[in-house]
Amino acid sequence: MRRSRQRPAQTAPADPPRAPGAAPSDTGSEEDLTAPKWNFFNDELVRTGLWTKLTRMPALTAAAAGWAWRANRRDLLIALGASTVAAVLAAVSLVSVTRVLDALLAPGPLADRVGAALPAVAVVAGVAALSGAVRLVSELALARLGPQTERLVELELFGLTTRARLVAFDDEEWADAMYRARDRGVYEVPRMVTATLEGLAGVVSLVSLGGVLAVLHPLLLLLLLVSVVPTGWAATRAARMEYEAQRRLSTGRRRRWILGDRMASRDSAAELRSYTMRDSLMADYGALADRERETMLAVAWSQTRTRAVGGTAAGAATALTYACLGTLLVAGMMPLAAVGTAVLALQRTQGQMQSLLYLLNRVYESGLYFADFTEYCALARVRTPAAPTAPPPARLERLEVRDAVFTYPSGGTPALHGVNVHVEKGETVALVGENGSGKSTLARLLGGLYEPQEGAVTWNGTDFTALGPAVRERISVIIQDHTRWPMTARRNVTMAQGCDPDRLEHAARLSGTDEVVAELPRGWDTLLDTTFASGVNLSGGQWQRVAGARGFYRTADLLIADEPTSALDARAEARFFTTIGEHAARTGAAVVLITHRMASVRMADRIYVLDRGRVIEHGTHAELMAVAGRYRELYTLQADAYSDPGRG
Ligand SMILES: Nc1ncnc2c1ncn2[C@@H]1O[C@H](COP(=O)(O)OP(=O)(O)OP(=O)(O)O)[C@@H](O)[C@H]1O
Repeated sequence: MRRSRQRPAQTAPADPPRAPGAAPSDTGSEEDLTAPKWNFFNDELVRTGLWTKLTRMPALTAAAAGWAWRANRRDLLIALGASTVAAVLAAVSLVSVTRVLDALLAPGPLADRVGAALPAVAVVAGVAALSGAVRLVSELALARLGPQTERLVELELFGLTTRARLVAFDDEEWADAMYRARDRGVYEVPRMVTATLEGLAGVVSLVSLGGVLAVLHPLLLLLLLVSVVPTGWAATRAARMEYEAQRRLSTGRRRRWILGDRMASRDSAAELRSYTMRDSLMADYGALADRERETMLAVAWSQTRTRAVGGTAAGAATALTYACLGTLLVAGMMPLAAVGTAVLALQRTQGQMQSLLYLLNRVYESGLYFADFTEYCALARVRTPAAPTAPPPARLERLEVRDAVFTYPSGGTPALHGVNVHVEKGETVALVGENGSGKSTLARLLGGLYEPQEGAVTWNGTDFTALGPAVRERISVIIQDHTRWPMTARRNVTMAQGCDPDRLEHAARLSGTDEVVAELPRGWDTLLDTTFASGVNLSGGQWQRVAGARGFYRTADLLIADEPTSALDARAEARFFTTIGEHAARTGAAVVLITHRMASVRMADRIYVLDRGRVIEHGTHAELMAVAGRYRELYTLQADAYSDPGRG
C-alpha cells in the first residue's frame, strides 16, 4: 500500500499516461526513487549553511593541495605563484588608475593634463598586458592539474580495488561505497582541486582589492559587504534549490541511466527483442525523463524568482553605495579621482566576491564526494590482505582445509560448516553435491580467494593468511563464471604471464582451444570482443575452452577446475576429462575437480560429497558406491538416465 504524504508541488509531476496496451510502468514509486542511500550527500548539502561550509574549507583546501602536490607540484606552484602575481597586478592597476584620474582632473590646459597622465596610462596598459599573460599561465597550470589529478585518483581507486580481498565484492556496504566513489568521487576530486586553487586565487585578489579600498577610505569596505550580501544570498539559495532537486532526482536518474544502459547494451539486446520489451522500457524511460524535466523546470523558475529578489536588493545596495560615495565627495572627504577609482574597485570586488561564493559552493559540493572517495579508500585498505609473515610457499606437498566455517558478508547460514578436506601432491580430488551445497565456496577457499572465519587452510602446514597472495601464484583456477576478457585470444589464455609458445600450444590442445583458434580470422591475435571493429564473438562452449586453456597454461602445483565442461559438447567434454589427467601427470600438479558429471569423477583419488555446507561422505568411487549414501544416489540417477529403458 502506498503511504500518502505531502510533497512539494514542483516535485510531483504526474506520471505520463501510458499508451494503450503498454505494459505497466516499472519506474518505481516516488518513495523508491528517493531511497536514502542515493541521497547521502545531497541531504547534507541541503542542511549545510554558509558558516559550516566556511569552517570546512581549511581541511578541504589542505586535501586538495595534497592531491595537486602529488599530481604535479610544479604546476601547483605555478598556479599559486601566478594567482599571487595577478592579485598584486590588480592592486597596481587600480593605483595607476587613480594617478591617471588625478592627472586628468588637475587644473591646467588639457594637453598638459593628458601629457601628465601618459606615464600612468602606460603603467595601466602594461599591467593589463602582463595580467593577461599571468592569467594565461595560471589557467594553463590549472588545466594541466585537472587531468593529472584525475589520473592519480583513478589509479588509487583501481589500485586499492584490485588489491582488496575477493570477499569484499560480496559486501553490500563496500559495493555501495565503491559505486559512489567510482560514479562521482573520482571525477569530483579534480574538480575540487581546480575550484580550490581558483578560490585561493580569488581570496588573494580580494585581499589586494580590499587593501586598495581601505586605503581610499575604510568605509568603502563596509559598503562593499552591504552590496554583495543580497547577491550572495540569492546565489546560495539558488544553489541550494539545485541541490534539493538533485536529491529528489538522484535515484530516478540512476534508474534511468541503468535503463538506458540496458537499451543500448549488446548483452541485453537479444532478450529485449525476443520479449518485445521495447515499448515498456521506453515508457519507463520516458516517465523518468518527464519527472526529471518537470522538476528541473520548476527549479529554474524558483531560481529566477530568487535571483530577481536578490538582484533588486543588490541594486538598492549599490544605489546606497553610490549615495555614500557622493556624500564623501561633496563633504570633501574623498577627492574625485579617488571616488572614480573606488567605483572601479567596488565593481571588481563585487564580481570577485560573487565568483568566490560560487567557488565556495563548488568546493564544498565536490568535497562531499571527495569524502565519499576517501571513505571508500579507507574501506578498501581495511579489506586489503595483510603482508605475508611466512616465506614464499614451496612446492605443494599437502593442502588442507581444517574445520573451516565460512559465511558470506550478507550473513545468513554459513555456506561451509566445519569442513575438513585435504589434497596431496599429484592427487585428483573431486567435490560433488547438489546446487548450493558449497562446492564453489570450498574451491575458493582452496584457491586462496576466500579466508574462513573459523578453522584454517594450510599449504604444507603453513596458514594461507601467513603466506599472503604469493600462494595464489602456485594455484590455477578454472572459474565457473569465467571472465570474457575483451582482449586477444592469446592474452585470454596467457593472461599476465607473458607468452611461452610451447605452453600455449599444450594448453590449447588440452582444452580444445586449438580448434577454436584455427577458425579465427587472425588466429591468436584475434580480438575477442565484437564491440570493437576487428573483434569476433565466441560461443559459450568456445569461451569455456578458452577458460580451460587459461587454467592449463599457468604453471601451478594445484589446478582447481570448477564446472569446467558445463558448456562443452560431448566430444569436447570427453577430451577435457581425459587430458586433465594427462596434464596432471605431465606437470605433477594436484587437481581439484568440481562437476555434476558423475562419470567424470570416478577416477578421482578421493571424492568429497557436500550437502548444505558440510562434507557428508568421502572416499573413492568404489568405497562410496559400496554404501547407500548420497553419492550412490546421485551417481545411479545419472547412470539410469543413460541406460536403455528397453533393457530394464
Ligand atoms: N556471493 C554470495 N553471497 C552470499 N551467498 C552466497 C554467495 N555465493 C554463494 N552463496 C550461497 O552459498 C551457498 C553455497 O554456494 P556455492 O556457490 O558454493 O554452491 P555450489 O555447490 O557451488 O552450487 P552450484 O552447484 O549451483 O554451483 C549457497 O547457499 C549460495 O546461495
